[in-house]
Parts: sequence; C-alpha cells; structure tokens
Amino acid sequence: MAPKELNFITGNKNKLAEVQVILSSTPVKLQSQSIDLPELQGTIEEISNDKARRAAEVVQGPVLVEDTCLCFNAFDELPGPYVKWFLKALGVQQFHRLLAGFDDKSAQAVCTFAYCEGPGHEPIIFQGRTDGKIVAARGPTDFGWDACFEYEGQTYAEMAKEQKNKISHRGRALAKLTEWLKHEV
Ligand SMILES: O=c1[nH]c(=O)c2ncn([C@@H]3O[C@H](COP(=O)(O)OP(=O)(O)OP(=O)(O)O)[C@@H](O)[C@H]3O)c2[nH]1
Ligand SMILES: [Mg+2]
Repeated sequence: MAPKELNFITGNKNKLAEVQVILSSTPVKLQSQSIDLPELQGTIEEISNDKARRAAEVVQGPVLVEDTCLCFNAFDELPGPYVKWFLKALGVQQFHRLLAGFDDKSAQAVCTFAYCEGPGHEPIIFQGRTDGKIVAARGPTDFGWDACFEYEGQTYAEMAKEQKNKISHRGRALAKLTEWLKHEV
C-alpha cells in the first residue's frame, strides 16, 4: 500500500482517537485539524460531500472528513445526521426515551468518510453501517450515544475498544477507505 498522508478534519476528539487506533495498523500517516465546519441539511451523502468540499476550501489541500448518523427505524431514519443535537438536548441518560412510545427500538449507526483531493475535486465517500438497538444507557458515557447503542447484547460503551472497532460503523467505513488506499497510485 502506498503510504498516504491524510489530514482528518474533525472537532471530535473521540472520533479522532478511534480513527488513530484503527489506522495505526496501516501505513497511513494521519494528521488532523479541528475545524468546526457548517453542516448542510440533506442526505447523509450530501452532508459528507459538502463537508469535504468546505474543508478542502479552508485547508486548500487534500482532506478527510467524517459524518456519523444514528438512524432509528421507527423514525424513518431520523435523527440521522441530527443526532448530535438530540443528544445535546436530552443527555445520554434520557436519550433512549425518544423511542418510549415505539415497540421498534432498532437503529443503524452510519459512518460516512469523505476524502477530497483539494478545492474543485469531487469527494469520494466510504460508508460503514452497523445494525443495533437503542437501550437505556449502560457502560461509560464519555463518547456520545455509545452507551445507548446495543449490538448483539452489548452496548458499544460496554465493549473493549478493539471489539467495537471490529464491528462499528466507523471500523467498517475505515476498512473500505484503507482498501481503496491500497490501490491508490
Ligand atoms: O456514541 C457515539 N459513538 C460513536 O462512534 C460516534 N460517532 C459520532 N458520534 C456522535 O454522533 C454525533 C455525530 O455528529 P458529527 O458526525 O457531526 O460529529 P461531530 O460534530 O462531533 O464532529 P465533526 O463533525 O467535527 O467530525 C456527535 O454527537 C458525535 O459525538 C458518536 N457517538
Ligand atoms: Mg459535526
């Protein structure tokens, strides 16, 4: 695989930490810059593409961005990309009550990375999805909604990091990115 430098533009330290761990077993040299980018309202892919274009304009060079969505099947995929604001308003201990009136507690975590070569270039996206269930918070609450997202009986927060990274929306998206980098000249 050609060693590649990637400049990951994110304001989220937890995301950055997971990406660093996952990419540490690849030749990718990861840099990062914390720029809080405006986020479009639109489809998951439109938001990630727009975020990558904006970041490339600010940095004037190649960038990698990521947008994470949490889609409730009972809400026809909402809160989706707006999960951040629901979590901020409710807090992780009350978050699961969004689905109190619904039997269907199933949800899908979606991670979409967008790589953009630079201003004017079309971003390329790499997406990972993990199906789970929304539950009352269990485990450490230091990363977003990890404590409320249950996968095969364990919440993300209850899992060891390596275990989460193997099956998570982010781990699956990064596996596609590193596969692509192998063939990138
Ligand atoms: O429990 C979690 N496990 C995860 O694996 C995970 N990945 C993201 N998130 C949270 O979901 C929202 C996405 O919003 P988001 O993608 O716009 O992130 P962000 O604004 O924090 O950073 P960024 O946009 O600067 O990269 C934010 O509240 C993130 O904290 C996660 N929560
Ligand atoms: Mg964001």
